[in-house]
Amino acid sequence: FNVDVSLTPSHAVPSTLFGQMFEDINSGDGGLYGECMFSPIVYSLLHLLTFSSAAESRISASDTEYALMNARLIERNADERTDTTAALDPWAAIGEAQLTVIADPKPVSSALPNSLQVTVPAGTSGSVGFSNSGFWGIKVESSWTYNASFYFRFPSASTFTGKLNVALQTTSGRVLASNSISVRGSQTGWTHVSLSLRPSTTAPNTDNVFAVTIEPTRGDTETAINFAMFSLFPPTFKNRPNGMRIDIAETLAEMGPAFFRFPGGNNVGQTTATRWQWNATVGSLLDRPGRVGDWGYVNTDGLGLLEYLNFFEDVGMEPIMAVWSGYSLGGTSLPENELAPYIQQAADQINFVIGEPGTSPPASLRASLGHPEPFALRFVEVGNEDFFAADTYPYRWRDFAGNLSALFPNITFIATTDAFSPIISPDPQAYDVHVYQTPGWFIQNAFYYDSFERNSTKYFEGEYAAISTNASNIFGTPDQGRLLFPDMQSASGEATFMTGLERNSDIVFAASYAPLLQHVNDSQWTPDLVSFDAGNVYRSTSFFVQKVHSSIAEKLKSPKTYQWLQLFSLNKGDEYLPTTLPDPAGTVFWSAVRNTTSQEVILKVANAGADEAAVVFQLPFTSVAESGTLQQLHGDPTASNTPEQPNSVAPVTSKIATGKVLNFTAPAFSVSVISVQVK
Ligand SMILES: [NH3+][C@H]1C[C@H](O)[C@@H](O)[C@@H]1CO
Repeated sequence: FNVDVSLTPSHAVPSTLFGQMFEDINSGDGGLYGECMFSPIVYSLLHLLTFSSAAESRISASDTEYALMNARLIERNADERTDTTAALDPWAAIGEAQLTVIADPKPVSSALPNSLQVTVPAGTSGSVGFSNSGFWGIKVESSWTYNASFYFRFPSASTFTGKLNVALQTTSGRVLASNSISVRGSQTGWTHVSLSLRPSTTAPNTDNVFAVTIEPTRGDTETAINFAMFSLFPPTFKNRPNGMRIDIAETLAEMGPAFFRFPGGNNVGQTTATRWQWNATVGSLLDRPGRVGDWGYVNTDGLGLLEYLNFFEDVGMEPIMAVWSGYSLGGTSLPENELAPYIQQAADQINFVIGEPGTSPPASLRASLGHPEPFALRFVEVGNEDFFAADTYPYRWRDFAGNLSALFPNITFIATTDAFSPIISPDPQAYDVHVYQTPGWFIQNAFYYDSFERNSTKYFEGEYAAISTNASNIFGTPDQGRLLFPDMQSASGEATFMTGLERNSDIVFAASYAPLLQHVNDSQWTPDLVSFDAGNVYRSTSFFVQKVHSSIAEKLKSPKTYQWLQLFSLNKGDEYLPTTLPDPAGTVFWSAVRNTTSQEVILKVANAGADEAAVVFQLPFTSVAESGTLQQLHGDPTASNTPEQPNSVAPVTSKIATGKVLNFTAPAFSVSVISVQVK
């Protein structure tokens, strides 16, 4: 292929072009969120969770009520409390202890009505207590200090005295770290315990548990103790309290995302009652009731709106924040005359992020939680995939976007129906387009946006991934062609599509692969950009393709990661340079951008075909350096990074001869990024 690269840029490449899409889809609790313990102790009541109408009317609560609102948000019909054994899942008895989850008559908070009741019969001998297995294991590092926290109370006064021994130990019982606290049967009110655990050694694997044993001072062992609000935190990313798991957060940051779409995706809300509600996710963990997320398990909402926003600041990316839009994936939409409280709640959600303290209760609440200055927010998405409810979106969009854009004129509101179908008003500034397809589809659609009309409308390719090799059953099972992990065929297919996103970045302002993360022990959607288990993070082929497209260097300071980024730094460029167009029917695609800061031209070549391809770039710049940097990812089409083979494909950096005529051979199934200094 002979490729002329123009000296004259066609348009600026938006700084937001490549980012991440996140929702809790086996990726929040037990994943990005640093909490090590799986303790959905409110579990089974959540199914009966109903937000009482009184709570809804409090949505526009006064300033002072905000901090308490979460605690009062949920009113449960007491007699609907049913069997709570499901909440026992991650807990196991030690010795003759008996464990039950009860609806505590004196709950630790109104948001967390259940307690783990541990009963020790008289005359027991040996160790008694309980343990928690974490999220399919717990990583125990000797260099880490863990903070273990919980509340306890004796349900009835007694003369019992003793100790609670708190430990991290292997599943075979070897104690790795321990601490203790004295307790007395007279403590019938809730007592908060916070203990440090410093492992004496690093465990050989993640088959470890958090354990609490009850040790009476005298022989008299009979007792019952209620426990609530367990938490076990290792060190977190940037040492944020209640923060993110370091290795996962660093991996996401390493990719250099410019934005982070959250809280979903489907997890924005399956039903009105269980939708994501920002105000139930802020403030003390005691006041966060949690909810049944849209992927069938409890979200504790320990990862809440403020934790997200702090994470964005720590990584240097901006939010694309969704507000619930009155539609439930269950298929029902609220009628127009019932939207007002939810539009108010959306306005409050936005004010929590950008409001000036004192001008609105949510903004004052943010200030009281330690962040008086507004966060950055330019993009708000109204709902998620509302093409499933296109018939009601016209009024829902009109009322949400109409009212919210009047309140927040500097925010770009993103619609989630198909572009211009139906026609909705106010005319959306942007649409969110999703596509899950085969690698072949992405290769054949590298020119997808070239034919879009250039008007004021922008596009957010909010979710895309090559997920199956079976065009007639994209969302099938692995034996029907579904990918468990990205491979080189899927990643190079995505890369061809991404050359089109760059070429059309005059109208495509943002794009993100989805889903971002999965816990390999509890996955519901594959493939994912990054996988992890309790001890490791696995970077996929598609992760490396996303990473070479982002410009990140200045955002990350940690030397280890930075060393990576020097090779990939500033790959996004900031001007698009038109080139001889690739053959839309071919399998080799390229794009050219120029970074006016570093005076580099960055050429990306995606070869999604089985044959290597010779590409000659004509770079008619005044002067072109004689050598440049080549970042290349290539392998067999089915080469893939998996937990079993985590590093089977990784980018290789090398020097490459460059000049005004740049000869390059793109291997089969490869993605290459060439950076060269020009004048
Ligand atoms: N069905 C996909 C579309 C939806 O928005 C996400 O929650 C799902 C996984 O990325």
